Amino acid sequence: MLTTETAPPWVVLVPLKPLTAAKSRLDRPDRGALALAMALDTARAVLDAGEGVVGLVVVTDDPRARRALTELARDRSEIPAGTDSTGSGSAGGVGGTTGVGGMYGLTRTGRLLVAADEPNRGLNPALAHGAALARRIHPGCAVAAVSADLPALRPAELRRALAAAPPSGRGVLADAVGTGTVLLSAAPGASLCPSFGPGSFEAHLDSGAVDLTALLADTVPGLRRDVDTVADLNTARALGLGPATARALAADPSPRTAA
Ligand SMILES: Nc1nc2c(ncn2[C@@H]2O[C@H](COP(=O)(O)OP(=O)(O)OP(=O)(O)O)[C@@H](O)[C@H]2O)c(=O)[nH]1
Ligand SMILES: C=C(OP(=O)(O)O)C(=O)O
Repeated sequence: MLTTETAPPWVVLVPLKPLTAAKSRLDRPDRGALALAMALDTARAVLDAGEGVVGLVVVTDDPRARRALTELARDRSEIPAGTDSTGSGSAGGVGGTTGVGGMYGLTRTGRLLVAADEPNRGLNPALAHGAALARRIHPGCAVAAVSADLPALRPAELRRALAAAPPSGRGVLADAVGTGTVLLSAAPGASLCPSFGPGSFEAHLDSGAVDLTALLADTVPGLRRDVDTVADLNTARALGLGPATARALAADPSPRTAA
């Protein structure tokens, strides 16, 4: 169990491609809408994971995703007084699109920070940027990167995984297939060193991350079920989808092939 007495404060990092490019392996015409819905459900689960999670940093250049995530955070009352900085105001050190300390492209709504994709050189640099922002805003925090395609993630699963992460260095959790990474953690003071991409689980092990997979095994099925294909989506549906993805599928339920 993640407790504030023993656990470090966590900031969870979620990278998200522009929606027009996202989920290219998901053979459905509504893949962009589903990519957004899955990102919203992932974000919701992170924000619901409890007070041990002091921040959620989504790194994305997609304006629609930025708006929808901000709306989600607002709907959930993620707005302690003075911390909604979607405009030009300051937010506990970070504000609007011209943040304090030279940080640009930031939108903060309570615990949610949406950051522009810098340096715009792909997933791993985006995550390194998110980790640097997290450490700047929450000095001494632990960070954990998860993918934006976890529509069946439950808050309790994330809490369990964070509680299992090593207190120093890095930890890695394999996806359901066993070759990809669904969570990479870095304890306070440890660098995230993300190597996401094909074969990332082994790459993270090779670079010294501790394997959390056996420890967590089948206790975190939603966390391990990232959705790339229609088959993955059906598996996630069987586990139980978050509300945004369930709504998106209800709007267009048939797994049709893109025209
Ligand atoms: N910010 C950011 N996120 C990225 C980038 N590339 C991938 N991601 C995100 O990283 C996670 C895993 O990405 P991928 O598997 O490469 O892409 P995907 O859109 O999920 O699926 P495919 O298009 O089928 O590869 C998803 O949450 C993506 O949105 C990038 O260049 N910048
Ligand atoms: C990027 C990764 O996952 P996927 O391609 O399955 O989204 C990964 O596991 O490192």
